[in-house]
Amino acid sequence: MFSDDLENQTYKDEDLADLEYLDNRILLEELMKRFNQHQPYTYVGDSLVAVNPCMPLDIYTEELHDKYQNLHVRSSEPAHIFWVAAQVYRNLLTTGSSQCVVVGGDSGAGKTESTKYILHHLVRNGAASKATSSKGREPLTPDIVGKIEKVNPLLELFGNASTVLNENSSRFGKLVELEYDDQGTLTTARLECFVLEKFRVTSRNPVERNFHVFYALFAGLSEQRLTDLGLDLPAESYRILAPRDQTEGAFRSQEEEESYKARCAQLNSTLPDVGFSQDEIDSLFKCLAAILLITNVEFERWDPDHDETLVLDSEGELCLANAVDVLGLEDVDEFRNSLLQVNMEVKGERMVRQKTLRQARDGRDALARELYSVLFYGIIDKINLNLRQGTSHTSSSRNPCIRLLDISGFENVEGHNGFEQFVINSTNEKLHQFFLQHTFRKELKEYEHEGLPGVDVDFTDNDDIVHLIFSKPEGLIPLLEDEISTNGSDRGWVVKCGGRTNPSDNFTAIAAHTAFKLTHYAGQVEYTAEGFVTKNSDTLPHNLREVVLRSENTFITEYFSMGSDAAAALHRNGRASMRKASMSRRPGMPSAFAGKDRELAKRTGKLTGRFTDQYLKSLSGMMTKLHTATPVFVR
Ligand SMILES: Nc1ncnc2c1ncn2[C@@H]1O[C@H](COP(=O)(O)OP(=O)(O)OP(=O)(O)O)[C@@H](O)[C@H]1O
Repeated sequence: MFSDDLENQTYKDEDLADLEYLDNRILLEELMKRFNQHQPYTYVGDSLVAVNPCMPLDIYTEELHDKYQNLHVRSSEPAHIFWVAAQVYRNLLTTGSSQCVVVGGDSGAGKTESTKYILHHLVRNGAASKATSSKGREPLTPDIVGKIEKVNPLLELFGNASTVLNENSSRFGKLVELEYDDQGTLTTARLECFVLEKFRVTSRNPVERNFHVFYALFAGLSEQRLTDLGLDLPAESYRILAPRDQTEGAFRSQEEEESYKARCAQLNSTLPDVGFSQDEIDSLFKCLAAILLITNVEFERWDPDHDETLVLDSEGELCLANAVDVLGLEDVDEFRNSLLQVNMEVKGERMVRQKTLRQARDGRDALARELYSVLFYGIIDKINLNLRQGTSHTSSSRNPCIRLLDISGFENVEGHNGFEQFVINSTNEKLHQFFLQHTFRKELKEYEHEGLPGVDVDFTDNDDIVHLIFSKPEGLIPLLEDEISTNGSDRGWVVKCGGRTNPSDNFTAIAAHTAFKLTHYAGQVEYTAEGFVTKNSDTLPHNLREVVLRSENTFITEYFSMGSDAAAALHRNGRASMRKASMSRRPGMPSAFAGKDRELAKRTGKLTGRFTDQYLKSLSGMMTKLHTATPVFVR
């Protein structure tokens, strides 16, 4: 099975770059051989290739952490992810400049697991350094290490879901920033999260699941607690948790239910440890309940034969009443009206129009998505505040740091690639370009520098596809923004993409312009264009926002008023000003103050209502951070 090419070649130092000749086939054969020997790691030059071992391995012990931390000659031990972590930490100390580890690969490749091992090593080193630090050093918050380690399970509950490719797939991007002093002591940590796949809350590939936390709620909370939250029905009766086969329950097995029960218990014990007050914990559960209740509201015609006017069906009325209760609102009628009606101003006159069935459903689902996004980014913000507490860190302090990046992996799900996959895969293209620039181009430059121009380093760059997706004004994303601003359609956008003045072989319109193919670095993907325009311009109807703003729920008073885009940007910039503004609004005083918050968010450019706007900003912020650090790649 293994080729002669490889058998006739030898490599030392656990580094495939030592081979005289290396191509994809040889690489794959060697990785397979090592996988069968339970050796998931292989060096290729400065990068580490990590193959998912698909089984627990006993190679992550505390002793091995120490061994690799003290290892100075890489080749004297088997290739390991701990070497990468140890090396990055050493580089930070010796150079005094920021480092980053970029973990890339397809969905299910093991990126999140790799990131966890690296993080554990880095946090451990930072704490160990403290133990040996001399007197008078800046003190490390005693529990910062414990806090960081506790954050991951929390993030996975809210940001991960079971997909066809991975039972625990990250549906968001995550950048962890660890800041150290010049002695190598960890002084603070920060989390940034990007591009949460919020559409999963209300629609998903039928064989996939919603975010883990919803299942954990039903598996782990007592019946009484669920009733208090207005959740009287079994999990599978809530629309957003219903399995494809309606005869099945929400849990696939007893074992799965038990595992969710354990995760719920962990959630309950972790939240106070990472800084959540009891009021915030209650508010968080209430928001989750509200999402389940609101999305269970269904509409019907008042008189199917003669009247288009919509009303709520009887179960919908019950859910609405419970949602009003958990959100701490007072007026059921007002909430119902905001679901059924649109308030408009025509020539200075206020008018009320009945929504169509589609508009009513869209508004309801937009509200659920907005609530979930706000909750998610609010949680990250609270975690960051808590990580910073007691440290001397300020937003302007700039010690060198180590950044760890773990984003959703490349996806190609046959027959189900839509807007979400397009966003994930486009981000992966950018990261792949960054990887190529740093490895191959850097190598070519080094050859040139050494007076060896024209050395043959054969690689295929992905500049064309990156250009095709992002370039202004004719890239796929700018054209999509154009299409939205002219109230266009999914099909209209595909037609425009096909007619770009710079046609590209990487793009092919198919199925009468209702779908298209893109040739990515990782292979060709067929996308359905349905929903690209609506998902990108997903906005919450104003009157629904206004009604929900009357809630006294902590998460809503603190984050909802500024919108999920602003909440998402909150932990990246301008927290102080945003926070001040949102605190100036007393609960129960929504309109004027909400408007003020909104204005503030607008002025700071954070509230756009257009997904790609926020996406491009966060992507550019992420790339800037990567470019200002020395990268190491785990693939
Ligand atoms: N080093 C490892 N040891 C044991 N199991 C692993 C390891 N790496 C990955 N796995 C297994 O593979 C699963 C998928 O890994 P992981 O969630 O890290 O993938 P991912 O690349 O982050 O995927 P996605 O992009 O979908 O989030 C894990 O839940 C775990 O069961």
